[in-house]
Amino acid sequence: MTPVVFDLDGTLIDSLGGIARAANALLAEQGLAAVPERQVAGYVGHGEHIFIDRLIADTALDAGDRAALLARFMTHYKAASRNTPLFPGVAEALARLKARGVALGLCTNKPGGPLAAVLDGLGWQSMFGAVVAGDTLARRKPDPAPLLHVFDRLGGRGVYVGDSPIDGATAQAAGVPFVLFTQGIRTVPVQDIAHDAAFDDFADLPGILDRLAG
Ligand SMILES: O=C(O)COP(=O)(O)O
Ligand SMILES: [Mg+2]
Repeated sequence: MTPVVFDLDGTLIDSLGGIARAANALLAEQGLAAVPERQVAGYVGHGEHIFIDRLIADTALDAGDRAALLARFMTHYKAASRNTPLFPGVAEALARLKARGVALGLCTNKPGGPLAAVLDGLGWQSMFGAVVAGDTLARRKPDPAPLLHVFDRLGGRGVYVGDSPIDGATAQAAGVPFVLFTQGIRTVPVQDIAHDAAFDDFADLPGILDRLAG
């Protein structure tokens, strides 16, 4: 069975609302107005450093306080991560794949702190055979190193499932097929993201993986 590795934010978990709440809690603390969720979507994907830089660039947050602002944001982010909902059908799809003996992995740019809060909240401490967070290795997506590391730990290359152009570029750099979930934190059109297959309902994923495995 070919291993399957998943992205997390916008792929398995519907986390944009919680991430936006964390950003807006930071802004409120600084006496600043909230930013809309669709704007926050444009900050997500490259990890917490790019996130805070984009938030500072778009608001009156003081760039001179960057380190302290990032630390505060991470505190809000971790708190907001504890009750993150799954997208519909995710639990069933993962259970079906597991029942077939498919090795499952996770490769996300989400930092380890909020990631642990999400996994604990979902009772997913042993759902994946290998997990790499954004700050686990020296390099992060779209560098292929984290994804290749997860496949190595799972014992073989397989398919990457994600929601963003970063995920597509990572799969391409790693030389593995990419399956795009179209209902995630996507800010560019589906046709602008190179993919081998796309789906909008997790019930369809096991069949797609069967077809890709040929
Ligand atoms: O936290 C981020 O910036 C993105 O996380 P993801 O890689 O799970 O989509
Ligand atoms: Mg994602």
